[in-house]
Amino acid sequence: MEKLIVRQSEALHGTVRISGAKNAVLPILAACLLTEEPCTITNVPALTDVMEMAELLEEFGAETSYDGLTETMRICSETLSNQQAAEKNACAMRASFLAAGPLLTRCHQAALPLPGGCPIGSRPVDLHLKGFSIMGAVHKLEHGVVELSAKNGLRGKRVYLDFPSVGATENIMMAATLAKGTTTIENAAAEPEICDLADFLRKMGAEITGDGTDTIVIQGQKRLHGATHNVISDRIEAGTFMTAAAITGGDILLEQVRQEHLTPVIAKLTECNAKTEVTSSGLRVYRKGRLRPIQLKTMPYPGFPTDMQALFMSLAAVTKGTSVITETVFENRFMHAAELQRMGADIKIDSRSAIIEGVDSLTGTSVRATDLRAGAALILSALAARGETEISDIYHIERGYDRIEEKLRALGADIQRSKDS
Ligand SMILES: CC(=O)N[C@H]1[C@@H](OP(=O)(O)OP(=O)(O)OC[C@H]2O[C@@H](n3ccc(=O)[nH]c3=O)[C@H](O)[C@@H]2O)O[C@H](CO)[C@@H](O)[C@@H]1O
Ligand SMILES: C=C(OP(=O)(O)O)C(=O)O
Repeated sequence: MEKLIVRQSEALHGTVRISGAKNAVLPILAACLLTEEPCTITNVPALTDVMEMAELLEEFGAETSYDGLTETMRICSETLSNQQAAEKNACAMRASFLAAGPLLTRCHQAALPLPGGCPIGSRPVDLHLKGFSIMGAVHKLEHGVVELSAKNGLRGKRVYLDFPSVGATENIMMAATLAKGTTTIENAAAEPEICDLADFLRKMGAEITGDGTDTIVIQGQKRLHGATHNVISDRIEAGTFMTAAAITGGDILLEQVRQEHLTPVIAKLTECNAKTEVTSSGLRVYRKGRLRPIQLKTMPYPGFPTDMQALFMSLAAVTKGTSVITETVFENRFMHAAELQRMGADIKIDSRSAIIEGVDSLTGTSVRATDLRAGAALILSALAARGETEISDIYHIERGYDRIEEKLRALGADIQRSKDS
């Protein structure tokens, strides 16, 4: 098993190009199942989740090809000979379940294992299923596989989500594009990745309004056609490098970022005493003075993203004073706290809140990436910790960061990959 070896590093300096967003490209790839015509997606990051998603589409009969140099994926779902996913790819990632909506609406049936993804809570799919059932589908769960069918196709309806779930909004929105009539999703998620998916669907001929608000209206079409789309940049990868600049007292220019997607992250970094500046070539993030403690609560967009929570805990761990971080989106997303404690962090978990007393410095040791963002948080802590940190289970990190060591090394970080002896 490969590991990352990270040593305390000088302040990071330089320029980094932010890749396409994992959480945008995965639903967009699933949406390619909605048409028999070819689609071309650009700014596709080379992530294991992306490759698993391509394999999943191939299981259904789609043809895919990826050119790493141009970061372009081509998908043609002309014939979908199979609507049943095997366990391997589906269980590896959460986004596998996003194939359900497209398959159900186009082929009137789908069978998908309950999805995997980051182990950060129970992560049910009841809201996805509630939407499909209101639209006329029936489902049963057998041997861990959700079997869905809608013999006469789906019908547009009003679907109220009890929580603005990102995945449920995406799945129902895709299903609605080929349903008969109008679907209205109420209490919908408003994340930028939902808008990017809606933009792609509109290019395919879908009629969608209201994405980016809590009410999305979709007018079903008889068919969709092929389209070309450039994926938005990854706001969580951007936030990770911004936090890296803050924790090391560095000065980084981020290229290809959408600053408007980073409002909560910029606000909290500013409260921590990091500075951000929009320049003609990108977003500059730097810190000169001491870090200040933070109070933050994760919320659906435009609130502070849960995917940035672990990274801010790393920052708080070395910030003098008391910080409080409250996680409201996932019920079990503090597993990184135990790993940070191994590095000397002073963190107490009280139900959904973490109370962090900043220490003067952390010390390197062997730690485990318990999930994707936990792994990235450990890298940042290791950059600021005395000595050497060995991070295992880095496959989690590879699910969502494209060449993270290469990008960090170019900024001056001391980070290497090693094989376990
Ligand atoms: C591939 C992808 O885009 N992943 C993102 C997506 O995950 P994902 O789409 O899984 O997240 P959701 O917004 O659906 O989940 C939010 C909350 O709703 C709950 N829930 C969700 C669906 C459901 O049917 N029933 C239910 O109870 C979840 O358990 C969780 O507590 O949004 C999350 C919240 O911004 C991010 O952390 C993930 O990075
Ligand atoms: C939780 C995440 O991903 P997933 O939903 O794919 O597990 C994440 O990107 O931080």
